Amino acid sequence: MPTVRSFAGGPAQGRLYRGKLDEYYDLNKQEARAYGAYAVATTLLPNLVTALVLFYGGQLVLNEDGLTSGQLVSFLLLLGSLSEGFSNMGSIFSSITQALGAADKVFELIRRPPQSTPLPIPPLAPAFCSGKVELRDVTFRYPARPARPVLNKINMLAEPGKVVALVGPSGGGKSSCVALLENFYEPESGMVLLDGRKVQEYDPHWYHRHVSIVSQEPMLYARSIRQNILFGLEGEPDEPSEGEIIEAAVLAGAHDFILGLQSGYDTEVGERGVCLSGGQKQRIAIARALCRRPRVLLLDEATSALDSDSENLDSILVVRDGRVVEQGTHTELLGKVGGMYSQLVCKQVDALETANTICNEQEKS
Ligand SMILES: Nc1ncnc2c1ncn2[C@@H]1O[C@H](COP(=O)(O)OP(=O)(O)OP(=O)(O)O)[C@@H](O)[C@H]1O
Repeated sequence: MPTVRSFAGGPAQGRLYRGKLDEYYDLNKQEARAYGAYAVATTLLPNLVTALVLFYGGQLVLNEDGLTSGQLVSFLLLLGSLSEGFSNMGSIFSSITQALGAADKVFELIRRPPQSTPLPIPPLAPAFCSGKVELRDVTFRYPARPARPVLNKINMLAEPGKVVALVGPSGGGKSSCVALLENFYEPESGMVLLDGRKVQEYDPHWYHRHVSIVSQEPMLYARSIRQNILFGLEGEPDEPSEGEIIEAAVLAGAHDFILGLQSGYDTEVGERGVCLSGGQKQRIAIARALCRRPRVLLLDEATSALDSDSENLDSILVVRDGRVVEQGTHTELLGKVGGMYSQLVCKQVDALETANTICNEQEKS
């Protein structure tokens, strides 16, 4: 609704909706006609048969042509039971046909062969995870768009305890790297590794307890803030305590605003978190990820802003058109005159300086 209103899309959307309604109306009319014909046939035919039997049988009785009135009545009663039996068989047959149609779809889904590599038996679930993450010569294309490679022989290494950032223009392939690390897809060639083993070999439950993500558009569910932070851990043997939930919220910078809400951690966030601001949703998503005490934390950030924290990153990879075009620390990359990273930073500094100049001029005037 807000999008339709903001872009004055009411009339156009109305026309689209009207078109769909007309289609639906036409289909309903067809169905009504077919049903009418069926109803006429099923009510008219038995009555017609009864009338014919009465007429012909009555003649036989009146002419004393070997049929007594008792026999005619018995025949009519039996005919009634028989036609009821046939009509029941008809409705059972149509139910069976409907059920078979629906079952076809269900079995189609059940029998769909999985596209992912089968898990080894037993799947990996080591007692310790150091958190070394690596993409090795990874080439990848999305199944929905097989013609276009999204990642092209990409390499990335994040040692335990280190912070590695992927930066670069929109559509370069950063989120796709994250999706591969989450094991949502498998690479076409190359390997995605955690502690030197392919991520496909790990038990999925174990894996996602050690690798957490905060996605670009965090998804919250229509339940309380506490339940959203705990998501998936309720009833688990290591379900976090109230203290641990609060600790995660404090680390995510969410605790103060949560306490400011009327019901604190019990506040309902609404469908998809509509009762919260974008920033608040993101902080709750960060608390949800931290609550698991992951060894690897993936933060997929939509904004392109490089802030002062960039200086503190251990390694920065500039990703463009599915390739790593530059790699190094903030200082090293800034030193590459004409390099993509230094251009990105310069653009941002220019924008900031222009904004500062405008502000200063406004203050003076
Ligand atoms: N589910 C998908 N199916 C098909 N193509 C996709 C899908 N998701 C992303 N793409 C395509 O893959 C390419 C890389 O997208 P990706 O989201 O990895 O870029 P990004 O660098 O994270 O961009 P941004 O900085 O805007 O988040 C884009 O061209 C995009 O259109």
